[in-house]
Amino acid sequence: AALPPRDNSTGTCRKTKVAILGAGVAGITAAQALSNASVSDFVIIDRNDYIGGRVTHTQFGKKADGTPYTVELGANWFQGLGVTNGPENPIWTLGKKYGINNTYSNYSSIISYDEKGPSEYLELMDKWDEAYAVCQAESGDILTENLQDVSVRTGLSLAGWRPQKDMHAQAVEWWEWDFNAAQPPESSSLLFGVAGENATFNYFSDENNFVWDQRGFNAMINGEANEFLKEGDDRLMLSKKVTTVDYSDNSVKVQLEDGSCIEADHAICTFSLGVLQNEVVTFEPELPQWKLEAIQSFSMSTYTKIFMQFNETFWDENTQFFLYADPHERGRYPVFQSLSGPGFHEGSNIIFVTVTADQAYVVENQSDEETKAEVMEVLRSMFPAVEIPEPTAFFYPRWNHQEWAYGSYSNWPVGVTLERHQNLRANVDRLWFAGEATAPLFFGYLQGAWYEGQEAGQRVASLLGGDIYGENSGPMKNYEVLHGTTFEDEYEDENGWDLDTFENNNAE
Ligand SMILES: Cc1cc2nc3c(=O)[nH]c(=O)nc-3n(C[C@H](O)[C@H](O)[C@H](O)COP(=O)(O)OP(=O)(O)OC[C@H]3O[C@@H](n4cnc5c(N)ncnc54)[C@H](O)[C@@H]3O)c2cc1C
Repeated sequence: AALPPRDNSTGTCRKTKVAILGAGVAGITAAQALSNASVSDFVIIDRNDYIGGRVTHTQFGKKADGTPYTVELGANWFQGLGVTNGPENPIWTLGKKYGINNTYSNYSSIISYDEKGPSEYLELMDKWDEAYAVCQAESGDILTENLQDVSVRTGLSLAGWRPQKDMHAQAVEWWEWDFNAAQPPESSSLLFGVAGENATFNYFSDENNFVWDQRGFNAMINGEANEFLKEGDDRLMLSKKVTTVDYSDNSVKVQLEDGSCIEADHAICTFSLGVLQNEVVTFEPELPQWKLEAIQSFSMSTYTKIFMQFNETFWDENTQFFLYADPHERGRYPVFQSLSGPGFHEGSNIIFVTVTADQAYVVENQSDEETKAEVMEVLRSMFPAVEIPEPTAFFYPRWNHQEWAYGSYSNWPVGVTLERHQNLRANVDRLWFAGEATAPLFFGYLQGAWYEGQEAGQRVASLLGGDIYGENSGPMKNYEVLHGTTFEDEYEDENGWDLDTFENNNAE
């Protein structure tokens, strides 16, 4: 049972060595790393009433026996599994350990459509593949030769991929890039966007396995937590919202909304980038400029799955994906994914469509009825020969409205450097940061949260005198000042800089 709230005004907070803020993947791996280093005096605090954070599910629709299906609202795939006798994605290792039900996502199992019905344009994928291979080489050159970063859009254009007003090519591009990054190529760094894809899909493997486990994907995170938490363990504090984090170089005080507080030697904050950007939690003193700049430099994408159940499967039940090219708007209800076929919720008549970025913001601000009407119109144009009934169940989450997440996962914008990213990771005194967004190689993925939580836990454990972990010991590096590449004397005529922008001729 949770300890009774303490009266903060008398200065009596619950004392612990490490306060872990957030019970998502990063929070749980941080706690596990502490436990493994024999540091058992910690608490894990989360405002939600479950373990898993952005690994979360809901009950949806009905089976023949009237009971609902479990569908994942957040993370849904094991992305990049591993190679025999080579590195394995730790998330995949956990999936196998807990027997999480999943099925290989066959990205070749796809039919293309436009507003007039089925339309054959998948051959454009070969052209995309050629251009993307050029981007991969270019990303490698930027990294190894220390060249200036460009956007994925720039890289693709230089490689000859210019979809412009060809809406079929736009649909293919969305499928190939936005479906994963949840942001368009112009918002993504070529260097880090491509390197990140390589880290997951080349270093591990290019497989994506889709989870349809009825216990929920987070069963494995619960399983891991139960390895070091006892039943009813009072170190797990769920349904507790952190409002203020008061940090210094010798302790951290965490204030909770219910008036209670926790005093710790260290705190590990695993809140999402969206939470940090929107200042839901107050840090005292204010975080230093290098940290604030890092937080506001990265972007939080939104990835929204809109679930529908029908009383029949009117689409091809052996196909996994249905790509739709809207005639006017790129990314408008672009990919429908069937859960009714073999290997998924077979015979469920469930299909869902994913929207990201701007289109996700639009649907998240619409009523269910408005969105349902739009999706139905699209489906009816894709399947003109079918009399499509109204769905019997309809649901979607609103990630960008969730105060505990403010979006789905992070993306690396063009021109933001590795040093800036390190500033996102680095601790400020005894306040540590970990999570999906702090992962330089695996940002956006579960494995990113896993590695970062573990590293923060190990570093804190090393400072507390726990079993020491090689290089993951002690404080993290940070960069107080990040310089640009242009010196003041280069702002001159030869570079077309022929007026003084500090001069104000318009002043009163
Ligand atoms: C729609 C969607 C689809 C995705 N698809 C995939 C996928 O297929 N494969 C993949 O690998 N990854 C996917 N991801 C990414 C993956 O879910 C994340 O990388 C990972 O779950 C992040 O874990 P985390 O521990 O860093 O953060 P979180 O899971 O966000 O954990 C942080 C915790 O902090 C808590 N918190 C926030 N504010 C407060 C507060 N004030 N007080 C107390 N607690 C607070 C939150 O409740 C949360 O539980 C997806 C994410 C989303 C949203």
